[in-house]
Amino acid sequence: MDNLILIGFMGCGKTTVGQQLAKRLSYSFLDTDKYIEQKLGQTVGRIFEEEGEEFFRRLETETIKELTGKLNHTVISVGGGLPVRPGNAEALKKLGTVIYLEVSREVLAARLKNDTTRPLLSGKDGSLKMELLYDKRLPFYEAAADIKIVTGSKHPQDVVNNILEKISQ
Ligand SMILES: Nc1ncnc2c1ncn2[C@@H]1O[C@H](COP(=O)(O)OP(=O)(O)O)[C@@H](O)[C@H]1O
Ligand SMILES: O=C(O)C1=C[C@@H](OP(=O)(O)O)[C@@H](O)[C@H](O)C1
Ligand SMILES: [Mg+2]
Repeated sequence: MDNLILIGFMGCGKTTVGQQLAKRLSYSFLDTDKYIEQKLGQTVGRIFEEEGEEFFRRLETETIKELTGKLNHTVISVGGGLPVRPGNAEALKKLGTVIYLEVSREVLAARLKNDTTRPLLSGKDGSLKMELLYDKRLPFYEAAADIKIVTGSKHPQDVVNNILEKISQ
């Protein structure tokens, strides 16, 4: 199987680190947000706007089902909310080793303050929404993870090195 799955809060670096990790390992790379966007021909923002969050969550669950048993030597970066929905965390474990990229609220707030692509944080109360969601989700990430990487404000390549060290242990 040998798939690696990156989970964690929006902005923790799943997509950025995942791409670089895949390159280092000569693995394929798949991002569930991109997969869904390509399947529907619409951005995640547009899907939330037109169909609502619940519709997007169903697509995420469907995506894991579609991928199970089909991937090998692949780094999979998933959307930040995916491990929260009942059943998804268990399904991810069947897909490969689950790696949680932990990052503080402060680093995230700085990274995401001008972001316009994450519908759950849009609007004037973006930072408050982030704080509330962060606390709510933390236990789900902790429970879903096989491995936790404390990323702090490390450069993506250093996060990749940390992951490689941990999985070789
Ligand atoms: N380790 C890092 N250090 C600094 N900036 C980062 C790091 N990882 C990601 N970023 C930046 O933060 C933003 C969100 O990263 P992204 O990989 O899209 O996160 P995620 O997929 O977890 O939401 C991007 O602008 C990206 O360039
Ligand atoms: O945390 C979430 O609920 C979401 C995270 C996003 O992905 P990233 O974690 O890659 O930003 C994307 O799936 C969508 O905007 C919802
Ligand atoms: Mg991402």
